Amino acid sequence: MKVGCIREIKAQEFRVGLTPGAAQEVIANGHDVVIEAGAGVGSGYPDDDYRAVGAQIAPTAQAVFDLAEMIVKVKEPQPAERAMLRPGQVLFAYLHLAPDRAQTEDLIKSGATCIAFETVTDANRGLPLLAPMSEVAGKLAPQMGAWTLQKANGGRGVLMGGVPGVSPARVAVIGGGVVGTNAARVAAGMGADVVVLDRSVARLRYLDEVYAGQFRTLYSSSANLAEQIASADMVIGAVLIPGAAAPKLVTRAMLATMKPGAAIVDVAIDQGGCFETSHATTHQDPIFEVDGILHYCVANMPGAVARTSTQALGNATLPFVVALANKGWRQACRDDAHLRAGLNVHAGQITCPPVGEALGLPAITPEAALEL
Ligand SMILES: NC(=O)C1=CN([C@@H]2O[C@H](COP(=O)(O)OP(=O)(O)OC[C@H]3O[C@@H](n4cnc5c(N)ncnc54)[C@H](O)[C@@H]3O)[C@@H](O)[C@H]2O)C=CC1
Ligand SMILES: CC(=O)C(=O)O
Ligand SMILES: [Mg+2]
Repeated sequence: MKVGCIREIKAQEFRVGLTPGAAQEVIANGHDVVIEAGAGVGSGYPDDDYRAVGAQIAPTAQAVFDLAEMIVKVKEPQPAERAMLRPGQVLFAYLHLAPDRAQTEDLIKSGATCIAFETVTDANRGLPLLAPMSEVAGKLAPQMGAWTLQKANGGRGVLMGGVPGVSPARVAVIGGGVVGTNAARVAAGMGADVVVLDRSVARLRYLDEVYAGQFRTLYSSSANLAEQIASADMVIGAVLIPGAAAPKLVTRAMLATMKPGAAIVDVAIDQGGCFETSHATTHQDPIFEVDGILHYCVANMPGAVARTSTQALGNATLPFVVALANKGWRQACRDDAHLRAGLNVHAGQITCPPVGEALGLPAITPEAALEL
């Protein structure tokens, strides 16, 4: 198979879908790899590193789309990229379709087979292609929140760890999964007073067993949530219902109960965000204010640490890229129910029921897609 990888064009996105090491393994499996010129530069991989392992360098994204049977990239395809997809082509990337009707409609129209990293599953009920970026975004969240809290950025002017004689910042993390756990660990490490809220008692039990003494856990009832929001200097949004739009847990009215200048870091923004007042921002212009509360809502946080993120994402995606190249998407998805869960759009149909439900559009199951 000819596997292609293009340069990311989303604002300030420096990750790349295939490292030279990944390209080398794909080639070793008997395939051809074509990389857009400059695709790896933002992550520290010049074109020569790809040439050295036998990959072809193409001058433009269009050339890669024309040559490749499968496109591997990082972020959801932008409108110009969607226009280059063709029927029968495979796209393997983050898609986050539930909050993104325009992209979903374009992918339906394209006739391509679109497999989303974020809905691929594993045997432990985890999301193995989301987890590495959730680890990165979780670790970044308190860092970005601490910056947002600084007075010059409009924040409350509170230092995460406090100083002797002055209380530390209070941080509430909503959702104790991969993002939330990493965020809580880092915020606690910075000296903040941290509480993690989740709907899963089993998850809270696990967190309590492992992290007792570092941060507290609290069941995410409406009453507990309201109380924590009102007393927090920083609130980190880290909930997920796989494939679906994030539930809006914090309404605009609740902002009025918060401390003026408090910071919200809505990591769940790529699924639409869990604060009613959130909208996606970019690394170039990351924060905005609503009713005196600062919002940081960057939808591609890991792009800020592109080299770490590219390597971490590549480690997780490579076995799936090789399986898709070796077997073709249909057989690879037949053989592996976890990869099959990644099928989001095929041959003009939504193939991930939570996406259809979120957008009010018809959807078929991934199993049915295999028969089309
Ligand atoms: N902005 C960015 O750059 C990035 C965003 N993300 C996003 O962060 C979000 C979280 O991802 P992960 O931590 O990997 O997911 P996860 O599945 O590991 O954790 C989500 C947690 O939310 C909990 N939850 C669900 N409903 C809840 C509610 N009503 N109240 C409290 N907790 C609730 C679940 O029980 C689960 O523990 C996702 O939307 C993901 O796409 C991930 C990486 C980068
Ligand atoms: C998961 C995601 O949206 C990202 O890594 O950008
Ligand atoms: Mg996005």
